[in-house]
Amino acid sequence: MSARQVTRAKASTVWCSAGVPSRRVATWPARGNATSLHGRGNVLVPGRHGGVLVAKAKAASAEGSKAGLTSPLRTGPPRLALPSKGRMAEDTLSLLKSCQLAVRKPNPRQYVAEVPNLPGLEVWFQRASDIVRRLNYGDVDIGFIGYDMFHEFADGNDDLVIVHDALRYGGCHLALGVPTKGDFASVHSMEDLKGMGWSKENPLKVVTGYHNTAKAFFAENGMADSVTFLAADGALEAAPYMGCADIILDLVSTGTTLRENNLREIIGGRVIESEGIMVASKRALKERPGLLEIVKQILERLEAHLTAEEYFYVTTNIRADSEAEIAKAMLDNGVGGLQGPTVSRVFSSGLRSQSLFAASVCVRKKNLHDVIKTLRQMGGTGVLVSELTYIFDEEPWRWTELLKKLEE
Ligand SMILES: Nc1ncnc2c1ncn2[C@@H]1O[C@H](COP(=O)(O)OP(=O)(O)OP(=O)(O)O)[C@@H](O)[C@H]1O
Ligand SMILES: O=P(O)(O)OC[C@H]1O[C@H](OP(=O)(O)OP(=O)(O)O)[C@H](O)[C@@H]1O
Ligand SMILES: [Mg+2]
Repeated sequence: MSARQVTRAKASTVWCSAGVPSRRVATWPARGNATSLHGRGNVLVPGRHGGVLVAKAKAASAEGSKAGLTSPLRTGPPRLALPSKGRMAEDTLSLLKSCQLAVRKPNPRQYVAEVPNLPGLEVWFQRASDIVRRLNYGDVDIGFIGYDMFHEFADGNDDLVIVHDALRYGGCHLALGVPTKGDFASVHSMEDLKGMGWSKENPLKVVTGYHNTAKAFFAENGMADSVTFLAADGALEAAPYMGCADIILDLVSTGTTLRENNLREIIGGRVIESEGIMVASKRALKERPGLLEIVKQILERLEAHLTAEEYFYVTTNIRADSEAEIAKAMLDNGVGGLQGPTVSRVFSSGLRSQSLFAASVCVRKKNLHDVIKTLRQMGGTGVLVSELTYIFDEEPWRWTELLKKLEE
């Protein structure tokens, strides 16, 4: 058995085998949704192959959504929430560090911290799903989360605005995972899945931590009344072969966990694309003293760093009669950089009929080799390639967009 095979469910999920009597087994879900057992937040549903899943139901709504809008604005300093653990935690901290916004945490078990370069800002570490809750409740003003969490828990909260939608980490997608064997062996698309004849009386059982997203997706696919959603917090890939669910809806990045558990994606079964995003409360941005300026600083640094990551700075020496001749040749060959090449005289010794110039230009990383080829064809020698740390634009377009959204 390989490392990615799911061998255990998380502590908050209890898997019961078929037929285990339980007095809490009261209701078969009458509708397409997971049914909560009163006061416990548990769901319990017979699986396709007779298994029974009892799981702690996740809050499946934009919980607390707009709560922050109806209550008075929290007093005190601006607050930023960051993921406290897991893959997003480390990547968020390393992104901030690359932007000269290193977080200082007095000790690893403490959940409050600070960013010395952003005085006055409180940093709170929270679980990814709780960051959205804290934003919804107005307990924090800004947060870094995966788009998947925003889509699931904040959809419908008009107060939240995505300040940056592409932080280039935490890349994954939410997709259906369907067994490669048994009844589903020939299911390769949503059409095949629908064609299996699911109905209100015989619903497709989907286990997921993304109930709102799942509900909307199946409704769009005309399956609103022929699907039942089951809840679980982790190791979802185990459910179909345990007999607790027919298929899963979960995050995929490399696809290894699906594969190792004999599941596959199907055509039309990709629900959303996700990556790290920065979210803020519009109301706090408008009303909390100092917050807008802090967000501008964070955004400027993020943009400067993320833009710089896409480029190399390339310098080459070229002989020509004038700067203008080189600039024209470069522009004619599509090597224009951000605003056009910089060409300057090199004061070298030696007598030559033509002068030596240094031409510098920012080049998209993916175009580097084509540009080097072009520069060589133009007579370029000694091509130097450097990494860039920041590219500060006049004013990031995302900042202008944010200001517009605040006026809406
Ligand atoms: N396999 C993955 N690849 C890339 N990003 C992922 C993956 N799984 C989750 N993510 C991103 O990380 C975020 C946090 O995931 P999750 O809540 O599962 O935490 P975790 O880091 O896995 O820790 P844990 O599940 O133990 O709480 C998700 O909302 C998603 O944006
Ligand atoms: O496509 P892959 O690269 O295999 O990644 C997908 C897996 O990653 C996440 O699980 P995670 O590792 O967060 O474990 P969890 O279920 O305990 O949250 C997700 O829930 C999948 O199970
Ligand atoms: Mg996880």
